[in-house]
Amino acid sequence: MPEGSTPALSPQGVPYAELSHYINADGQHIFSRYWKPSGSPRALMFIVHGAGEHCCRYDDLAQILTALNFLVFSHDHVGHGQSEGERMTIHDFHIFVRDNIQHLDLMKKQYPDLPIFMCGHSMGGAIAILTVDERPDDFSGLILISPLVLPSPQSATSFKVFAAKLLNYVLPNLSLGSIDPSFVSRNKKEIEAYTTDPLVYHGGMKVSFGVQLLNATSRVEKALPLFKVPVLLFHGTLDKLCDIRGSHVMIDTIQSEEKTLKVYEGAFHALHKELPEVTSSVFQEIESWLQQKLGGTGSSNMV
Ligand SMILES: O=C1CC[C@@H](CCC(=O)N2CCC(COc3ccc(F)cc3Cl)CC2)N1
Repeated sequence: MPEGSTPALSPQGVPYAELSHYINADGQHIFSRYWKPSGSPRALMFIVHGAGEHCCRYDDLAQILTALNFLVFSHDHVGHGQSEGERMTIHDFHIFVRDNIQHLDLMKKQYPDLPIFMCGHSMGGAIAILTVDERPDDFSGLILISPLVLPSPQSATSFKVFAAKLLNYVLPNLSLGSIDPSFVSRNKKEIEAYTTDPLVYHGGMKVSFGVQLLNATSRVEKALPLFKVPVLLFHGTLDKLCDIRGSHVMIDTIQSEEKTLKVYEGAFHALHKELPEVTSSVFQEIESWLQQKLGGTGSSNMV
């Protein structure tokens, strides 16, 4: 180490020299993750996580995709997980999109000939929609698991929305309350995993963060009428964190020729971490949709 400089450490105290990462436009270390198939990859999948969580929560989905010979990549958004930045704090939602595009360009340079898909969950769905909106020609398809398109009246109550807009000028760091783990899933094991995960932020959502989420939903609504990329959408009817109405608005508004919405009766928010029958169905739907997009079975024994 050069004299006098201390190594950059992750929020958990790990030197970034030991972690895969990239440096974003603000000079912050962004923890990145890669799941590589055994054979040579036939496509890339960019996973985009939601508010307060982190990309290592997508290990199960990534395993399914590497078995299809996808190279899966993701990162922890600034202020999340093992990336730098004050926890769940952002002064402009576009920073998440900007960092996404930087990672996308890094991967395009390394794998210039592979088709690229994106999969976003919740707030990550809004980031994914806005990323594809900026780079429509870079993506062969978009998968959205209960995306944030419209604020949910249960979690973004009209009081919270009103308070967020008003208080943002006087008390931006005031807490709007934290995400209720029982809203995330009906699967008790998954609720436990979420609640005990040290890389998940369990603190309250700041007013200023809530305002950025509202900005995101209005940017998403403006982007939908011009959206042309194939979309596979999933939403649970009892989702209290992101209103299913947002997915109905999306599927009715986008111009994509190929667009599918799968509704799961009674399911909560994180469909990829829901009751086994829901999550296995979601993974099967994703697999067959991707196989159909890429043509052929693509399993590792194909020559
Ligand atoms: O597996 C997992 C674990 C975590 C979860 C993802 C969580 C996520 O990303 N959410 C859910 C909460 C939602 C709150 O929305 C608002 C709140 C106040 C406000 F003023 C305006 C809005 Cl819009 C934003 C999107 N999935």
